[in-house]
Amino acid sequence: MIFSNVIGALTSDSNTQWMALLSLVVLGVYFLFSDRFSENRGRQISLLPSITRSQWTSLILSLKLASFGPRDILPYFDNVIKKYGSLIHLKIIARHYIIINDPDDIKVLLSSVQHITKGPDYEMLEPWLNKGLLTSTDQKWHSRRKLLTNTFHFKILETYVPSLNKHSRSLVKNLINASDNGKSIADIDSHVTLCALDIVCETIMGVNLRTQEGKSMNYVKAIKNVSQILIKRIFTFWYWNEIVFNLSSIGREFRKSLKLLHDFTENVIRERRKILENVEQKKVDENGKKRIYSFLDLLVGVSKENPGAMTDKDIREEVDTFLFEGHDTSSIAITMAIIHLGLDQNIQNLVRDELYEIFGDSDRDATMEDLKAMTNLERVIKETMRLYPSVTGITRTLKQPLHLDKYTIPSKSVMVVVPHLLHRDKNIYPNPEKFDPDRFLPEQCNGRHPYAYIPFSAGPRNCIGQKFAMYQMKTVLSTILRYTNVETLGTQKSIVISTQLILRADYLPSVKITPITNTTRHIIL
Ligand code: HEM
Repeated sequence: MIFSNVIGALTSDSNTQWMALLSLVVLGVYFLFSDRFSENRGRQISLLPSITRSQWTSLILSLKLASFGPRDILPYFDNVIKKYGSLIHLKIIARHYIIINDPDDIKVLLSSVQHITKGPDYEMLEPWLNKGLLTSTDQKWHSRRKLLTNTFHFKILETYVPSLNKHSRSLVKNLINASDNGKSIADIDSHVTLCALDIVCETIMGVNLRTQEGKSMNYVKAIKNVSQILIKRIFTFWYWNEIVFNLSSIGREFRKSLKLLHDFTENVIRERRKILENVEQKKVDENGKKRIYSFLDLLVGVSKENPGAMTDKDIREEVDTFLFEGHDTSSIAITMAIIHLGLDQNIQNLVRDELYEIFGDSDRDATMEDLKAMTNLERVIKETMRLYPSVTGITRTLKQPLHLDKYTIPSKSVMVVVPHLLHRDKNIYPNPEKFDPDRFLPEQCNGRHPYAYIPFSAGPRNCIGQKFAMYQMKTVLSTILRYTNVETLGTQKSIVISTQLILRADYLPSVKITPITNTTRHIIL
């Protein structure tokens, strides 16, 4: 079965067949002899619990993973962890991967300031994101992180709140229109994605692209395409080879979508430059204090003052990175929260009661203070991200050995943390499949390991946009619940997820959106 899938994949694209076979031979030779070059490393690896003890089992696993579709990956590793425990080694061709699922081990890795280099899978993102904040390492990462951290300062986030409200209202209006005559909505995720894209474009990029009005659909499609192809490439070892990948049909498809993505970002940068050309960028604010710039304004400002320090390519890599990370991750979380709110009317009512306490009958926009006061909603969001962490896997390549409690992992190994598996560990979260926001009541969080919940990762390479994301998710969800009742026409079990770089929903039950009486008129654009 595995072999026939592999042969099928190879022969489906005749142009690349011979390149793939050649590459397989080269990889095979490397695979057989690679470990003999470093005995010490080999010895340390041999002490680890492993599912690929022999070259043969490693080859079988490499072929098996290559035959996987995006839906097979998480269940497979879920079984592996359940069967073999919280640290497991596997070798794919010549790479040694170590999956860790114990919060103590995860803490050692993620809190380290040394182990900040991402795994080899991130190299495959480089044709798209180049060496932006997500993919870069060492000095470049340090200086970029320092430069960009301030652009998520709470003073900047506060200026985004009107825009969060505006686009959330547009989403509600679109959902109500889509539910005209009691119709249910089968593609709630598409609506949410466009809203999240509008938000990130207008806030951190300063450009209103009006994707919710039907523009830029090609960008959204291209992102999905590229993420699907990238996950296929990551798990299919012969596509690791640049030449084989570039010659393959998925490689060609990838380049086509990539062009679209880069054209889109270049347009965003051009639009913002145009706006900034006519405005003087003041260095101090009205109180005479050093002004904090928003994301794209800062990058454009630095490039104007010192073109050598920030080239057009540098700007584009960050804009590509933040556009992708900034909308796709939060839209899956918002979507899953809507689905679960619609599955449990009691939880939904608890959140709505809280919103009523905050807003009463008022139609006013949410303020930063309001958003902070939405603690019931925050628990719903946290529980959603426990069950459906948008980033399913976090990897690091070790440049030095990593000393865990029981084992020393040799350098060059690739460490893998899978929040999706960690968050479903029944020893940490009893009855893990149950959606229960009370798990995040303060008394229930007390005593839980701080690295047992890592939807935004943790340590120096944690998510730079997590506060932004929380405000964004709260504004969107609270606006939906203030004006509509949500009913999910299905069950939690019917949800089908897959991993395609980030978590995606392959199947979602439909959602029925009913305006709450007399409030439709309030949805004002
Ligand atoms: C629910 C929403 C979000 C989730 C769950 C999330 C999750 C994560 C995770 C797990 C990482 C670490 C990835 C890794 O180590 O491979 C990360 C990094 C990152 N995120 Fe987010 N993210 C979200 C929203 C955002 C937003 C809104 C932005 C920007 C506006 C953003 C920008 C970034 C960037 C640039 C990085 C790389 C940071 C670095 O390496 O220094 N994310 N995010």
